[in-house]
Amino acid sequence: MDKNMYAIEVERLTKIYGKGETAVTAIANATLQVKPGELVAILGPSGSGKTTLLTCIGLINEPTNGKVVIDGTTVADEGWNSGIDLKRMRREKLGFIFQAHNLIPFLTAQENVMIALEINHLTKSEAKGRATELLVSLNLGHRLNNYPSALSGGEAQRVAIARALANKPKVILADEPTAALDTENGKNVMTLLKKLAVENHSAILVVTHDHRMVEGFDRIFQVNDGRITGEKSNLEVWASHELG
Ligand SMILES: Nc1ncnc2c1ncn2[C@@H]1O[C@H](COP(=O)(O)OP(=O)(O)OP(=O)(O)O)[C@@H](O)[C@H]1O
Repeated sequence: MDKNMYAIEVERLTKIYGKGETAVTAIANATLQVKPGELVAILGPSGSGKTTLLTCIGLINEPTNGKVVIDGTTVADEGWNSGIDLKRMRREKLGFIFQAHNLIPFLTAQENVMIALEINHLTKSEAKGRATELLVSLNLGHRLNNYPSALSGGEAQRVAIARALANKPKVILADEPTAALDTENGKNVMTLLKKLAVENHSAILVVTHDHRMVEGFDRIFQVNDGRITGEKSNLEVWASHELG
């Protein structure tokens, strides 16, 4: 099998917080793969380990056991791979979308996107051009100079998405990107993520317990009690939620 066939490969990943009697196994033996261009959900109840899984894949939480491969590079194999520059991998390969309030409050919408580009060595004027182009494509051309406090929830979330995508990452990780939004704005965010997966050929992994959004995903992994208990179609998830 071509080792670059997947953008994300997770093999028997386990994360245990703490030691001894107080140890908590947040993720146990999780295996999943995401291909470029796929929009995939991790669905599960509160405390089931979704965020832990996402942050281990996002190189911000060291797995206790198991393997994580990003875009063909093994970043963790029984702990971090010591030969890898994790910071650089994060910056160059990954885009994170957290809740909208992760925007920097004293920077405008445009500056919030520019900063991600400048960190990756674009000049100020290159960064300004690309940030403007991205924000205009997200229907935020009229909000370039607004600070986060003057944006609606949906607008701020789109700025956070623009920032996450600025460097065209191979892998995009999103933690509850629609939870704080009304259904219409949530659906807009899903449409946008789908478009990006297809156009940028990015692999997008979204942690959610928002059943309203299931129809937008290509695949859904169900997590319960730290274990991936199955892969479901969006119809199955919708039916089990709506029909009990
Ligand atoms: N830093 C930590 N130290 C110790 N235990 C933790 C830590 N982070 C998470 N946990 C525990 O690990 C388990 C999984 O937590 P996690 O946040 O990954 O779940 P989640 O499914 O994302 O939950 P939620 O939907 O509520 O955000 C929980 O029992 C939690 O209490």
